[in-house]
Amino acid sequence: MVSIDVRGASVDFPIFDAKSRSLKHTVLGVVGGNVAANERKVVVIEALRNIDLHVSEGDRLALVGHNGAGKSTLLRLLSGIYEPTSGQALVNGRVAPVFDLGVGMDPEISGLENILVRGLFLGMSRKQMEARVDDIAEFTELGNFLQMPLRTYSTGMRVRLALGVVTSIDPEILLLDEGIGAVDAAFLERAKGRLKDLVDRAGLLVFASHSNDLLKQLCTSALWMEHGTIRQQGPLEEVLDAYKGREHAASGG
Ligand SMILES: Nc1ncnc2c1ncn2[C@@H]1O[C@H](COP(=O)(O)OP(=O)(O)OP(=O)(O)O)[C@@H](O)[C@H]1O
Repeated sequence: MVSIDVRGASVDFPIFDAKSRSLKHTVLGVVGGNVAANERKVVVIEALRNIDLHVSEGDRLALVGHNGAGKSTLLRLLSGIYEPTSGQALVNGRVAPVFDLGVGMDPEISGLENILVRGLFLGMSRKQMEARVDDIAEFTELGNFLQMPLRTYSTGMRVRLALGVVTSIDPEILLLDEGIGAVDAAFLERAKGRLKDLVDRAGLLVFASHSNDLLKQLCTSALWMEHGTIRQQGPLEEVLDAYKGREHAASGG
């Protein structure tokens, strides 16, 4: 059974070149984490504070919240990129982190070779990727360009390639950051079916996004984050409504 268990986890980023003296005059901004000084008087950004979270097999959890609320930091904590400053994050299962579509791509090798490399990076075996390469190639519609080095591709062409690979994997735990929503609308429409199949195959999904449309298509529950803490957790619609109401009030609308 795949699962995620986060207990009292905090993540601080020490900022060694910030002046702690001037902090006395700092107030909590609307966006961002909390800025404080630790016991050694080093200024830190408290990106996550005392997070308790349990996610079980079958859960499709949306992460929502203002800019700098801590969504990406939480995803990076779950993927093992960040260690908690205190508390713990126990992750049981093979994690596929899909944060930046371009990560793990090599500009000097061909599109086809990149399909293989990116698949390995996401936890697939060479054999599995070789079996999928034709399907991915067809989806990208890149034709002969797949033989060309990646550096010759336009941004949109790179996104096609990356989305083709990402949607072909079999993840146990799928961690998605919103970048995936930031692609050309017509192609995203084509990719949505594949994205939905990918999420169906995954044992567990955590998806950080500002796009309610995408969240509604892929998630069933939600976690609303605010300044590094959990503001509300529950069924997707309920949390999105509460979050929307709050944003509306904050903008004076
Ligand atoms: N590498 C880093 N070094 C220092 N501070 C960081 C770093 N990464 C994130 N932060 C800070 O941690 C806080 C949480 O950032 P995070 O990227 O997790 O927010 P987010 O909810 O994903 O925001 P957004 O919706 O804008 O992407 C912010 O205050 C940010 O300034």
